[in-house]
Amino acid sequence: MTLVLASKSASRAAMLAAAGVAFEARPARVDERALEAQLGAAPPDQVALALAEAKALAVAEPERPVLGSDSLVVVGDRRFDKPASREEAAEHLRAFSGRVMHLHSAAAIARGGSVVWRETSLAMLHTRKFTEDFIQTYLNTEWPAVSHCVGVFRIEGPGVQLFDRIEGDQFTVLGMPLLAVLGALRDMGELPR
Ligand SMILES: Nc1nc2c(ncn2[C@H]2C[C@H](O)[C@@H](COP(=O)(O)OP(=O)(O)OP(=O)(O)O)O2)c(=O)[nH]1
Repeated sequence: MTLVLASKSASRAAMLAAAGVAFEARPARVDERALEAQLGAAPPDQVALALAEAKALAVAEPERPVLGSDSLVVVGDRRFDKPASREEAAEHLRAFSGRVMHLHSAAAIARGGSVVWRETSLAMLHTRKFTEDFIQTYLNTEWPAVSHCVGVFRIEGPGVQLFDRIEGDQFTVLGMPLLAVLGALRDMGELPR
């Protein structure tokens, strides 16, 4: 049965398409900020997982598997979502500068209205110390494209200039623990072994 991707994310759709997974994308109508507020001081991986599960459950689908996913960034004790403006993107970059970004990506699969599989993954991205000139020059080319990206970067583009070192798999950075998702789809008989 064709997988339903409960997401508007171009990055997540691109990962599944590149992996050769047949899917139908249907955005999940979830008030992420409200759910995050309810979760309060929960650990970031649990927040990302709760959001991924909410997205998977938000798409009504009686039979087909529904995949939801979420990514969030933590630096120090502050959590960051996607920037809402260029000014906020610059403020995020100033907060990231010289620090380690913990990027939590989570995924959940729902079937028949219940979550049947869930996974989280962590990537640690070591950022350089940015000059203000770099921040503005970077945003001159990358805004508004990075308004869709938690962490204010596209790693496959100029975003790579933000980092000295990256620990973790590339898919986690791009927005989803793809290797674990593919394993789950194989276990469900949705992909050949
Ligand atoms: N192209 C690209 N996108 C990235 C990168 N890092 C993060 N992202 C994107 C993936 C997700 O679309 C977004 C994370 O935000 P969310 O988890 O809230 O997902 P989003 O609202 O985009 O879509 P969704 O909630 O799944 O409908 O950031 C990157 O390096 N390259």
